[in-house]
Amino acid sequence: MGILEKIAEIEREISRTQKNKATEYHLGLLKAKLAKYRQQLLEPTGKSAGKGEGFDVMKSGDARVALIGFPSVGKSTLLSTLTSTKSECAAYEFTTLTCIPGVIEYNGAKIQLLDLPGIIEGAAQGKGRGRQVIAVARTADLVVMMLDATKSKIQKELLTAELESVGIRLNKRKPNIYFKQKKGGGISFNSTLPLTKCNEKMVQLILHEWKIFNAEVLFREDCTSDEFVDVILGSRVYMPCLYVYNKIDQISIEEIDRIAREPSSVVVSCNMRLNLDYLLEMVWEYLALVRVYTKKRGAKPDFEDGLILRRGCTAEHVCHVIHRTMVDNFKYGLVWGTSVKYSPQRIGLQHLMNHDDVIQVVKK
Ligand SMILES: Nc1nc2c(ncn2[C@@H]2O[C@H](COP(=O)(O)OP(=O)(O)OP(=O)(O)O)[C@@H](O)[C@H]2O)c(=O)[nH]1
Ligand SMILES: [K+]
Ligand SMILES: [Mg+2]
Repeated sequence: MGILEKIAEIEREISRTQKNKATEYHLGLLKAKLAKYRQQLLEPTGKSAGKGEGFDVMKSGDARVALIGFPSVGKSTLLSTLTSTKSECAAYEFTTLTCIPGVIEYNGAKIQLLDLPGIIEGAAQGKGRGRQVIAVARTADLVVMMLDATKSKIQKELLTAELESVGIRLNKRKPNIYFKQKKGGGISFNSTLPLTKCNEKMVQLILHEWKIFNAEVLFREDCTSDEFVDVILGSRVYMPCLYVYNKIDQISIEEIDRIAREPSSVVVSCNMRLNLDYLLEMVWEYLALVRVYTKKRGAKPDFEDGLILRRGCTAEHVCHVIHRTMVDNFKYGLVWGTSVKYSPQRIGLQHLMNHDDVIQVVKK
């Protein structure tokens, strides 16, 4: 039996099995098996590794955003509106057949926006160009899932399931579980808090499924067995995602209002250019980018050329971007902006920088 049939069979069995206390272990194991086969499907070994069938688009700029959605939701219209690149838009499905990069300039940053072919249910199993699209999504810093506001809610769930099945986790944190394979000693299982969704027996069963008989497992969070499987596999990608509902020119104000209140959602109309400024603000926010200006002693800050960094960056990170010897020569910094109480304030290398701060480095 091929992997695809095995997957289909397990999926059938899962849907046949009632969810209750008695079937808990059986279901957990089935899902672990499913994850194992899907993993094999994603990482074919040997010659069948499908070389050169991906979309080879060079990464460029400060961050990469991938546009994922069903056909004809308006992905290409968005790219053509926000960037100077034109990607063909049309009323028929699968207008876009390859990966088309454009550049958004925002807050002095260059954000690469990738227009991609529409994906359909079963994409992860290789339907349409699904596998290639998903491969590109894995390389992005942010997924913009574009949805048609006039269509049913189920599109979002279907797409999320497609991405989940290939190991992409949207707007989720990595499970806080310590896992280490050992040479001997059996399986040692511990948790730092009472567990309500998973237990030692489940963990044992799952590990046996992977033929792991010696390991240390420590749950630091009340995780599910699915999350534990994610940790064993290790190849999961945790990515921020914005749900962008397009074509709001076609629905009622009440509907728009309802959708706009959903978490991580933005409502737009690409054709009518509605709410695109807010979309850019949210993209910036979700990419967690920060712009920092530098200033030389006695001179005005260089507002023409900000440095683009990630949220949580320190003065040390800024120094690294300016010059590789800067950190060694760093005596202290002077910072103007929202990260300090007084402007300017003397700061050290570990100082956390905020968006639009100005920094002057005083050398030894
Ligand atoms: N009413 C309305 N139609 C829109 C809007 N944005 C795009 N469209 C229309 O939707 C259709 C599909 O747009 P595309 O940009 O080609 O969609 P796509 O997602 O790139 O489609 P594929 O490349 O085929 O996957 C076109 O007829 C657009 O004119 C919008 O804001 N409102
Ligand atoms: K289209
Ligand atoms: Mg398109």
